[in-house]
Amino acid sequence: MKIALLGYGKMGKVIEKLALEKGHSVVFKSTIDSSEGNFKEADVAIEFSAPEAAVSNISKALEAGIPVVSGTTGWLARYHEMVNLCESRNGSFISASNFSVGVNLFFSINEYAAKLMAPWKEYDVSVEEIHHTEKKDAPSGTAITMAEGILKHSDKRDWQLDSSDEKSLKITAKREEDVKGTHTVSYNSTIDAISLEHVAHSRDGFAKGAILAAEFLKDKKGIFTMKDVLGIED
Ligand SMILES: NC(=O)C1=CN([C@@H]2O[C@H](COP(=O)(O)OP(=O)(O)OC[C@H]3O[C@@H](n4cnc5c(N)ncnc54)[C@H](OP(=O)(O)O)[C@@H]3O)[C@@H](O)[C@H]2O)C=CC1
Ligand SMILES: O=C(O)C1=N[C@H](C(=O)O)C[C@H](O)C1
Repeated sequence: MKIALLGYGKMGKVIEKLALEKGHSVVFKSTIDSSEGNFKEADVAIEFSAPEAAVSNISKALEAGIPVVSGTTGWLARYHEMVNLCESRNGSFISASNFSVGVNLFFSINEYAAKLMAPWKEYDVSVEEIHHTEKKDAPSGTAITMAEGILKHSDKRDWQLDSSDEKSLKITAKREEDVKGTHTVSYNSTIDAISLEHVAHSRDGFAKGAILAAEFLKDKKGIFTMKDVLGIED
């Protein structure tokens, strides 16, 4: 598989290493103000850049007829624009807040727990995420996906960052040196507490999942999710 890397920072570099180990090649890579290689030659584009760059990167690939796997977070208010563009071009697109297998299993565990806890009103639910200090967006895309999973089964009205409003699901975002990504959902009562946590030890899980998604998407048309890639039922 010939890969274009749109964004060649921390994630782009890990994806390149693991993709080459798997026998794929990288035919194009771009950063803020540089690019090298031949974009049109790519079978698939893997996009990990920045909130302000995602729409332009994804559009460029869809307009060139290249399937796109996008992991960038913090731009999803414009997700539907990219879905419309993909459909109008009969293209292929997967966006996910987190590509690791473990987190995608954790998303299902999170929803199951939320459903189980729903009748037990003495427990108050909250979400915490911790990431490295270079992260641009808060809360993390993964924390938002977790919050959306909880809201399907909860009386809470919405999620809010650092909210003290009881009607909102509180997300706390912490920034600490070199943390790859830790997500915790907590159910607290006056009597006890239940916590579910996913800890990423490295970026390899995100990169491996993005490569799996690219292999899945390469010869398909349409809009898919990581659940489609991993065969996880809703
Ligand atoms: N879905 C998932 O599983 C995961 C998602 N992410 C998300 O992926 C994104 C990238 O993460 P990460 O690799 O750690 O970030 P980095 O900052 O390390 O790398 C970002 C890359 O994008 C480029 N870039 C930044 N701004 C622009 C711009 N305006 N136009 C074009 N290119 C730009 C940077 O260029 P330059 O090198 O010149 O600075 C760099 O090459 C983030 O949104 C992060 O939240 C991260 C991990 C997992
Ligand atoms: O910026 C990161 O590093 C990460 N971003 C993603 C997110 O916002 O959820 C995924 C992962 O947690 C790492």
